[in-house]
Amino acid sequence: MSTHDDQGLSLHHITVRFGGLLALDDVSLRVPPGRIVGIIGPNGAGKTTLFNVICGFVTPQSGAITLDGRPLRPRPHHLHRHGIARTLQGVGQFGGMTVLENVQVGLRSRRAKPEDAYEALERCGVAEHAKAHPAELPYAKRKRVELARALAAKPRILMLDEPAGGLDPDEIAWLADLIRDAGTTVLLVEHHMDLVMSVCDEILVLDFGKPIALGSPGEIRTDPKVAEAYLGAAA
Ligand SMILES: Nc1ncnc2c1ncn2[C@@H]1O[C@H](COP(=O)(O)OP(=O)(O)OP(=O)(O)O)[C@@H](O)[C@H]1O
Repeated sequence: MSTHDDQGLSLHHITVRFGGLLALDDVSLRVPPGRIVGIIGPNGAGKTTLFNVICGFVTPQSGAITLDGRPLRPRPHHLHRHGIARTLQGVGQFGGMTVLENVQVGLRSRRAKPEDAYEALERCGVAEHAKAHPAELPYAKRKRVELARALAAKPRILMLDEPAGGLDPDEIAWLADLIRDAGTTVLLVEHHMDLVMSVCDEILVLDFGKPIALGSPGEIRTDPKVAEAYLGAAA
């Protein structure tokens, strides 16, 4: 029986090794419905690997994932069945399709209707480009199309992988509003600290695969272990 406490996505003691490299070392995280949770850490800390575990691209050596208390054995092509959508680093769109068609690809969720694709483009401010091909658009617009593709499926969990990469401050401010108003659970991997600190309810900090801190933006900002991890990475 599931209880209020196990609603949402939970990672339990996830460990991933690539040969001799410990990419994730006993990582646990609870993501309750509606929360915006950031995952940060220096380069190589294991952030993308954690996303890949949730999406089923990487199988952990040990640990488990649960969704609303039930075991989740994720497979990349079945994520929509669980209401999970992910944007990719960069833009990753199909060149042979229009912007609208690219967004329709994200609509396999049972909860989504065909008109949701256009609505998601409108929400992301790129509906006027519906008939264009992604390659004709500037980078920032293509990133908006990528967000629309994920949002169109009306996911209950939206996973954003470095959405601010390559964007200017105005675009990042727009992105921050979109994330805050997403009305869904958000998992955010991002290097742009101001964005993470301004939108997240809770932040998990990884360093060399180990969880070194978990807390509110205020707690993370003043945590000496976090400062040390970033200073070490900069040295
Ligand atoms: N498929 C793989 N095979 C071998 N090693 C891998 C593989 N994927 C990731 N790694 C290694 O695992 C560690 C964690 O990598 P990961 O990409 O998850 O870090 P990250 O925190 O996302 O880094 P970045 O901020 O640079 O994107 C790194 O040392 C990386 O080289």
